[in-house]
Amino acid sequence: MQAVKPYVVGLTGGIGSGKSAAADHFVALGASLVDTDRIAHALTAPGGSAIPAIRSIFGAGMIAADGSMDRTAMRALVFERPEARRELEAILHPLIRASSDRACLAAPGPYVILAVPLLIESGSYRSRCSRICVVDCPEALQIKRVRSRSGLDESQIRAIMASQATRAQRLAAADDVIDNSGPLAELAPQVQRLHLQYLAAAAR
Ligand SMILES: CC(C)(COP(=O)(O)OP(=O)(O)OC[C@H]1O[C@@H](n2cnc3c(N)ncnc32)[C@H](O)[C@@H]1O)[C@@H](O)C(=O)NCCC(=O)NCCS
Ligand SMILES: Nc1ncnc2c1ncn2[C@@H]1O[C@H](COP(=O)(O)OP(=O)(O)OP(=O)(O)O)[C@@H](O)[C@H]1O
Repeated sequence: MQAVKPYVVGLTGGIGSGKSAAADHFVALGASLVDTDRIAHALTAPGGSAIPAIRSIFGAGMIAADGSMDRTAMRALVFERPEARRELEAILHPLIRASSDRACLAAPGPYVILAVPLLIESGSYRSRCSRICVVDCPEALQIKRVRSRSGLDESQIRAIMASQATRAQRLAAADDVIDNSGPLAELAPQVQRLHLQYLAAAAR
């Protein structure tokens, strides 16, 4: 028997825009979450299925003592050298897509939030989504929030942002926008309103 195609909402936004914070609210309301950042982390954890290819392409120097990908070294490499980023993406993206497709089909909730940082950049995710929801805030706030979360400096954060779609490109592709330029408390009512809209659309 063929699985019923789920109603999938692609949730995206630039680094530090608040995707995880928004996704947490959707999950609290009963949506299923498929998070491609989490899938990417699992693929590159000790014993992860991307590790042999990463070792073969990038060398043992990119593998940490516990057998995981050395994230700090890889981050420094790929956001400095676009061709290295494309090599890493060529290993990871097909695996992430296959895993996220399976997870969407198996998701138990009334609809699926598919959180993908690179949704606008990658045509293949856009075509899988019934709707695109963008979490938006000014770039200066993205930098401030990532700095206080991770300790990355401003130039590192800017290098990551430069490899992503611009704020204007994301907003142009959005069906729905969550404005995360205010305090965290302002996320919940926006998510609640969209949740009702997605429940109704999924039931049609
Ligand atoms: C470069 C890596 C090692 C940095 O690891 P780190 O722990 O610092 O970041 P993490 O994986 O938690 O991602 C944090 C954020 O970085 C940004 N980011 C990650 N990968 C990319 C990329 N290829 N291009 C642009 N931005 C990216 C996203 O905003 C993401 O939400 C890691 O992000 C990675 O393996 N990236 C390749 C896989 C990928 O493209 N993931 C995005 C999910 S589809
Ligand atoms: N409205 C807000 N006010 C203050 N801090 C916030 C707000 N929204 C998110 N944050 C904080 O900013 C940081 C980034 O938010 P979050 O992790 O949700 O973003 P993200 O888009 O998932 O990031 P990434 O792209 O790195 O995965 C977190 O520490 C989060 O707690």
